[in-house]
Amino acid sequence: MQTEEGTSSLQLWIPVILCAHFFSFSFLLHSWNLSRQGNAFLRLFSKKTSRKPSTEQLHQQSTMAPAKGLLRSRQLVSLRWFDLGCCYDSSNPHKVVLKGCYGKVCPGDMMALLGPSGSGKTTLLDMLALRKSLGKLSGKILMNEGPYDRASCQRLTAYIPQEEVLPPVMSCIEVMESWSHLVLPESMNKVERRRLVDQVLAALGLLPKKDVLVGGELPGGLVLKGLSGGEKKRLSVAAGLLRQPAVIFLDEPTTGLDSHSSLGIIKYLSAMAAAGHTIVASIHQPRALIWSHFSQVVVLSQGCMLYSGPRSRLVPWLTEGLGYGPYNPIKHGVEADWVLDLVNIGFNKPKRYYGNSMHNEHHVEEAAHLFLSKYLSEHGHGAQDEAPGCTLSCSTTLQNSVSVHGVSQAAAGAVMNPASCTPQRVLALPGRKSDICRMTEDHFRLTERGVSWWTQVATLSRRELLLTTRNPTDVAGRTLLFSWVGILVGAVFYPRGTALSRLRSVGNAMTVETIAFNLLPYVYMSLYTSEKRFFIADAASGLYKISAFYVAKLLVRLPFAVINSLSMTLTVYGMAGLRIGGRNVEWGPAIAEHAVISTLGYLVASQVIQLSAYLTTNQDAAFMVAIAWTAVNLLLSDTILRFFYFTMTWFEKLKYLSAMWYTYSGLVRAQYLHSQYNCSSGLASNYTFTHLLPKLLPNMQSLQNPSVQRQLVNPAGNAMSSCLLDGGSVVEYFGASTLSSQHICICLLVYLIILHLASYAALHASVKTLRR
Ligand SMILES: Nc1ncnc2c1ncn2[C@@H]1O[C@H](COP(=O)(O)OP(=O)(O)OP(=O)(O)O)[C@@H](O)[C@H]1O
Repeated sequence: MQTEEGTSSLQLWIPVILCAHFFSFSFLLHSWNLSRQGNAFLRLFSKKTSRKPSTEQLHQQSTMAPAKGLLRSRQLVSLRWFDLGCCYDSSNPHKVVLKGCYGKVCPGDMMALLGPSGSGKTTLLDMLALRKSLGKLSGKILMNEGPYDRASCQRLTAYIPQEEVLPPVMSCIEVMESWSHLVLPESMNKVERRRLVDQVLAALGLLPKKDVLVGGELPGGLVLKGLSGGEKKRLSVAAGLLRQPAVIFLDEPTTGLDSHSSLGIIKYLSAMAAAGHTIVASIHQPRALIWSHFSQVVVLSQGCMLYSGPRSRLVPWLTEGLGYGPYNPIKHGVEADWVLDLVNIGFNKPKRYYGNSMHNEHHVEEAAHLFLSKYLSEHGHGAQDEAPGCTLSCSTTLQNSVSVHGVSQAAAGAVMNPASCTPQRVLALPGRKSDICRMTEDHFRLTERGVSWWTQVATLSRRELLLTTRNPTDVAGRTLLFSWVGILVGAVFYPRGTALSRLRSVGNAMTVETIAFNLLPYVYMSLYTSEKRFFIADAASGLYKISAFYVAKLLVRLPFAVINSLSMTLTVYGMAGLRIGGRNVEWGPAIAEHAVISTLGYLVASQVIQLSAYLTTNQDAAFMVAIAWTAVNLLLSDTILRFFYFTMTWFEKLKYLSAMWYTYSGLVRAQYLHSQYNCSSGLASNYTFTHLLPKLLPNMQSLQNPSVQRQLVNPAGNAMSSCLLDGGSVVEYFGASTLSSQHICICLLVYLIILHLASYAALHASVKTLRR
């Protein structure tokens, strides 16, 4: 045991601050370059993205024609649905948003879901894609006249949502390559993979923009320049199409796009349909050329199905079959516009312009009834047995409902009409088996099985690294913040006086450090809530396993979290003049103990923020949960409020729940244990420990004696050769745990593991309870 004298001469904080700033500024420069000259910078850092598009690719881009051999569907999939319904019984009266909806779509078909806003298009699309979890659902869906479950849906279909969720700091090509590693077979070589990516990008007119960042608002509020809204939409479609699944669901793929881009997407989808894919898209006011690419149409209004069948028979049915109209192409424009006006009962329709039109719910329901009778008479009696029509209330529809998920084979057989969907047009396509994307059947089998967990982790780690390092408010901003807080705390507690006189101020420095480590992770909240948004979007597409996502995040984020923590803790350690280790401490130098314990404490606090974001549905709620934890932790940490002030003594037992108490105890033990302080020149009057002595020596009445008190104030003057204060008493005074440092570390580690397990479970639950 050695006596602590004077202040720490360890000027460790200078290199720590310099390194933290160098580290932060290099990442800041990185991000600044990206936002300023995105393309050039990306080319500097990525050989892969430096290739210029070939003349052939640019030609493809200009015509937006899909490349030959790219689109051939390897599996032909038809869907048939019976009496689909959706009702929200949370409101009163119950809200029926879809009822009595029938239809079929075959390989080679391109089906448009048409209807006024709120008519139920997205609801129907979500139900067909088995993504709907909200509301009471009823009806049946068959895939290739057999069962249709979530597994086959994920394997054989892709869903491209209306709102794109793309990482703002990645370039087009990086987004596509990242997707390609998640959805294409692992055995596919780099050249093939790249060719496919380029072809899809070219077909959607994005090849010249491939090195441009997606852009948009970063978590934390910074806005990065990047693709336009329409280009983002096209990129989202391109990513969804990369796997070339048998069935593609698109929610308003052309909304927000200029007419050329819309046509480009529709042409591409049309070519996919011609190659055997099944396309279902909800669509708003398509122009004539776009409308002409659809072969099948479902018309919805007020949740009722007014038509489901070939596009060519839509207008004849509405005019000749129901007596609406007449339809005049010169006066009314595209068929789709006229149909939308006809079925929309939300506005005044002058007869001289619209002729006979629908004006109220009764008209809509009557039209739905008439169409359903016709549909059922044409499509077999199996379906008719199930037909409730369009006038039933929510509750009666649901009484006899069959879940759309997990239709049994027997149930399928009962309603099946084998003659209803023969994809002859596609089966007749030449070379179907031999030239599918120039890949082998094995490749397809692999694609449909999905890539391995390790590949998912590797791909997601790469993506996470880009997201983390390119966001200026992330790695760079946060390291600077931690360093500056460290400098501030260090400056406030910068050593003055002897080690003895600073016992209290060093203790305060550690209290402030512990509290700062519990508050600083709040700056990560926006990151966690935004990453959850991305994750939910990907999870809805079944892109990867939750565990792969979690492990990738952990692998990438952990080193940066440790750097943040060290940049602060070592700065405080050096500037506040904490003890230099290497003496008879419990294990390792004191500085190592301090760094490990404070970092563990910080990781626990960060994990609580992450857990709060995963547990809750929005950022405000996440803040509330996290703040509640911090407040309780602080209260039980015996730092700001000392337990000996409490009247309810049992309260002290709760300190074992406080991660902050373990951290603070660990720091105090590392600082004071196994050290002695020279008090021969007196126990400092301003930070006196004389009140400790009666406690330490309870039987010594003489300690109350005034001369003894004097002696304590100036022991050397009373001819005592030496006066030593044991660090153990100081540890006791600060109320630190009696657990050893190793045990404190184990407690914090267990705490951290429990929080990780809870975060993983919360993420899992958020996917399971995905409300759509
Ligand atoms: N969770 C919900 N609770 C109650 N009603 C809902 C819920 N979700 C959707 N709706 C209602 O369901 C109806 C159909 O919505 P849906 O999104 O399917 O319409 P849409 O035809 O796709 O509309 P748009 O073209 O505007 O996207 C709307 O009236 C909507 O308000």
